[in-house]
Amino acid sequence: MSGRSRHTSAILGPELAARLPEVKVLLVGAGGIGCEVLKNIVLAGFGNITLLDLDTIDLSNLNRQFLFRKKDVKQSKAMVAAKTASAFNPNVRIHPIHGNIKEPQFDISWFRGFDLVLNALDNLDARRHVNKMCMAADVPLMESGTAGYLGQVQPIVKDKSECFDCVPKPTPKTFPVCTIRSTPSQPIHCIVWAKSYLIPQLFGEEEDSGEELDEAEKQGENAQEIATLRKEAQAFKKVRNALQQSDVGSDDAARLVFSKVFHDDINNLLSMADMWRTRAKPTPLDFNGIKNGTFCIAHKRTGGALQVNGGSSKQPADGALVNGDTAGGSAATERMLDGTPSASGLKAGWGSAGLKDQRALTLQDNLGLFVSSTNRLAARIRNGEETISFDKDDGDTLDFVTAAANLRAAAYGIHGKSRWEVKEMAGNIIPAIATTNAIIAGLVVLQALHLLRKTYNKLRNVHVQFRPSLPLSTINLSAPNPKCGVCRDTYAEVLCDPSQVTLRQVVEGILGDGDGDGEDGGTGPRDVSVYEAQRVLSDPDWDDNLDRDLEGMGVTRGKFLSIVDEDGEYATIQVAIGQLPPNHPIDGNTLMLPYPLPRPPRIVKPTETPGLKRAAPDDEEEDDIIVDVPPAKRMRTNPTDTANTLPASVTVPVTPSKKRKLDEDGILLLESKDEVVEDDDAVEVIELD
Ligand SMILES: Nc1ncnc2c1ncn2[C@@H]1O[C@H](COP(=O)(O)OP(=O)(O)OP(=O)(O)O)[C@@H](O)[C@H]1O
Ligand SMILES: [Zn+2]
Repeated sequence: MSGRSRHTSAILGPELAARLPEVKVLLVGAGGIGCEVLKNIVLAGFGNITLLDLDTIDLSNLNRQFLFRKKDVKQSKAMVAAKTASAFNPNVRIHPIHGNIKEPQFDISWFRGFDLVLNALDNLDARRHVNKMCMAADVPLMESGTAGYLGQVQPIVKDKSECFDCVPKPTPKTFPVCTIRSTPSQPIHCIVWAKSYLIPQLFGEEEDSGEELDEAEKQGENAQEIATLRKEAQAFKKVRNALQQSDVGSDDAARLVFSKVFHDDINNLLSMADMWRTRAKPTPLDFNGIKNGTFCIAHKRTGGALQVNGGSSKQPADGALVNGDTAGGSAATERMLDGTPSASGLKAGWGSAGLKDQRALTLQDNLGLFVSSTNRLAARIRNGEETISFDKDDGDTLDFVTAAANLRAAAYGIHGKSRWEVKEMAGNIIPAIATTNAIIAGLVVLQALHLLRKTYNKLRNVHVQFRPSLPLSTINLSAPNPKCGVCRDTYAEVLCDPSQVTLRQVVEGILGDGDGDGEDGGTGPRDVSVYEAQRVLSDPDWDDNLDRDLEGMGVTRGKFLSIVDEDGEYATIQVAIGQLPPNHPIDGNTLMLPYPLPRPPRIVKPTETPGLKRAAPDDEEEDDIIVDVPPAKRMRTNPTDTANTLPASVTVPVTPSKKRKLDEDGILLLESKDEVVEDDDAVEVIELD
């Protein structure tokens, strides 16, 4: 035995130590936790590691993702991490993959090729995907996450423990749509508006909302509201065009955007007198006035006139601090809203390049930043970037959101935020702590060793907590939740050519034609509904799609068909679509069914609300609970509508994909607290008005 493995062998025991070089492990994510886990498993002697990450290295990763150096910035995380860590132990093979774990080629057959999967991800969507794939492929999964000083490791073994989806995840903060669109009262409302509304409108996917509005009009929606939406859509089209055509070096397009959103739109809102009966009116902003320092905001809320720009001679009487920490009455010096550094500004690092992100920005600063970032984003679009969405690590979008949010805040008499604070709030960032990642990564490997030894009774959910007297807590694994829509389903895989196989062939093939008692498996024909993710493809009263081919309906490799028993007698069958083997004869069968056919367990008929069927599996739309603020569940507008849309009742003039984007960003905009939200017991509606 080499000196290198002598200690590990003594600790692990010769049998496990001898197995480790052959264990096939998949590590998903090469970020904060991933780098630590990779180092641990390489040094422990895991010999066959596949490392997958979709991202490239960012400068901001270097403080904790220690396998990367400055020269590696912009390179693939998986590739660089594999290269660096390979040098730690010559006996390991690391196969890096630069890709998204949700890509179709990483299908069930691919997952089955691993003995163990380790998640080191940062978002709920990917975590839920890997969880489902591991349940389908019956591969043990070690789930982990950190948030600042907190962290957790969750071993997941099919049928033996809860899966990641057995316990519903907390849903995000939601803001009523009117708060975001018309009546913000906190900086976060302005940040959400800039990030989730303004950026998509200006730089997101261009959509023709005309048809949608025509349709809404036909359906008898409020004509005045539709006219307003139409006007708004046209106005945005105009500024988008201007952005696409603006000359290099000209500020005209930025000025147009500014006039629309900070002047005209606010004037429009002011014309709705009812809205301002009980709340302070916003003030339309004046581009030139801010630029030359003569602009003044009169705040109804505070009664005083607020000199927002134009020197320190006129101190505001009260109220709004355009930027800075507080708007407290005693902080008079902080209300220097012109270009002069205030006392707190100096404290916050004015003039110090290192802390420039943390300094308070004046209205003039924000205007400058707004113009320059709008110009930079417009130039990117002109240079061929199709769409731009907010990314906290994309400086142009961060500048834009900072400036736009602060300008809006100023118009509404709300104090602004520094670029640093906006990054934290808009990116839902909880600062990563390298030590927490390291502790969690160590625990991941310790738990993984129990899994490999199959000493399941030793597996524990472990939490790192902020309690010096008890920094680690362990909890025994719980049994799977019998109602879990992921791990309690029965999984099967069909190999097929989706362009040649119909939905009927798959469904009837999987159910089989026996009575379910034979050794061929199956349950025999029965009434079922079929879903792909959120979409209903057929039900007992609607068979239009049954004779369509799978490809035509977008059901291709890597997707699942959920076959749900109408009578609730059997568990749901999840049929994974795989590809025919490479050596499959050209004239061979285009559909290969599993043998024996799946036989889902009989279940006690659930006592559900009459008329409401089992919800379609909801596997797409959420984000991380630990690290990110998770996006909201989709609202139910019409129980039969499973299309990927938000309800027509949301008055934001956003078309489906933009609405989806709002979903993904973790915020569901509700018009009122009475809005019905799917799975509403899990949704906390925070009323801000
Ligand atoms: N669907 C996915 N497929 C593959 N890798 C993913 C997927 N989703 C997230 N990841 C990767 O998981 C890793 C998570 O690491 P971490 O939480 O440290 O995030 P980060 O992006 O590196 O850092 P931060 O978000 O703090 O700037 C990232 O490297 C990210 O690229
Ligand atoms: Zn489960």
